[in-house]
Amino acid sequence: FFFIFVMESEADVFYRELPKVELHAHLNGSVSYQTIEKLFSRKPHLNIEHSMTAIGKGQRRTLDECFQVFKVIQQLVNTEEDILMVATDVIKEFAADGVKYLELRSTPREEKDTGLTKKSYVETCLKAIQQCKEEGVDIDVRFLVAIDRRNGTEVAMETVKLAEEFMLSSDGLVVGLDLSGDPTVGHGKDLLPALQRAKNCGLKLSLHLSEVPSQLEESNLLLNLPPDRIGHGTFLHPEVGGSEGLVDKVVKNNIPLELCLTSNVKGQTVPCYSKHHFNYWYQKGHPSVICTDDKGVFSTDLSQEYQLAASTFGLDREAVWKLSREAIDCIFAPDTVKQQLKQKWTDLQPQVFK
Ligand SMILES: CNc1ncnc2c1ncn2[C@@H]1O[C@H](COP(=O)(O)O)[C@@H](O)[C@H]1O
Ligand SMILES: [Zn+2]
Repeated sequence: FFFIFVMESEADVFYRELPKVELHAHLNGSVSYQTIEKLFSRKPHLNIEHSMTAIGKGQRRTLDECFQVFKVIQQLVNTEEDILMVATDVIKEFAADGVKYLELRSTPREEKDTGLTKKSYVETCLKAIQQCKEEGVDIDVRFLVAIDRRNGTEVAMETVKLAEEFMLSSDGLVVGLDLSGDPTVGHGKDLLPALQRAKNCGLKLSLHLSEVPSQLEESNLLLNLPPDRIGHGTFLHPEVGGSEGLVDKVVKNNIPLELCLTSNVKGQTVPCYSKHHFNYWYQKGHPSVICTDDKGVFSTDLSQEYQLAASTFGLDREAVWKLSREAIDCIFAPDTVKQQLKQKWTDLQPQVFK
């Protein structure tokens, strides 16, 4: 093994200045090299190295190995203080990368040793959002409560109840629910009652769907809800073992896809950038939003992901602009926020195309 620790390259100025919307970012997967350093110094006894918390340039892991990485990071982030720092840093890093609207998602955890509860976990994430707002960081941040599918039916239902409480009490910060976790563990059918309840109470649903092959039955069940957005959807279309039926459901319900190029290439569910399913959906004119998934773990940022999409699929600057602007229609915050963001894009356009 050899490892490169910092981000290997930086996107061109156009992509960095491009105003962007980030809709698929897992908090603990988004922790930067610099923040990991600070966590190390807080917990020297843990004996963890950078090579265990990020996947550098040219490296790949199996998806299974990626999930080991999350376990290591979660060991490093186990107090309210850690969560506050991590969330604050992640928000500021997205803002510095030109992200104007961010939906951050995270799985509430309890840690008996440190007194962390699922409720205080979410409260601390919201506190970070609030503090950044008070400091005037130029980014609108919302939160999705995540269900880790490996924890099963009961935990899923508890998580929905928690999300519901926060949706009602957080002044619009908690807008929805995410379903994520190792896609090879558990079955979506066991989570349907929880997801249905979430939908009925007004939480928006973003579900990881067909991230790995051979999940036609599960994807079909989950698409019947239907979700408000889809994470990855890598194996939905017929060319990769999905089906026309699944594609039809996605198209008829106009469900946007959150597409994460580097995540899929480094996690080896997609063989190379040029074979990424972005092309399939983009060619169809279907709403497709470029996202990072786990910018820390996969050593990337949203500017780089836009640049990669552009260079791989031959998008000119106008097409890239349209892509970032159309992402606004896919956010979970209300229409008034969409209008504000569109105005922001209009105001920034001359500067970006100077
Ligand atoms: C690579 N593709 C992926 N597929 C599925 N779930 C993923 C994921 N990347 C991240 N997560 C989910 O996000 C958690 C880490 O952030 P939080 O502790 O929630 O903030 C992981 O444990 C996993 O449940
Ligand atoms: Zn994800």
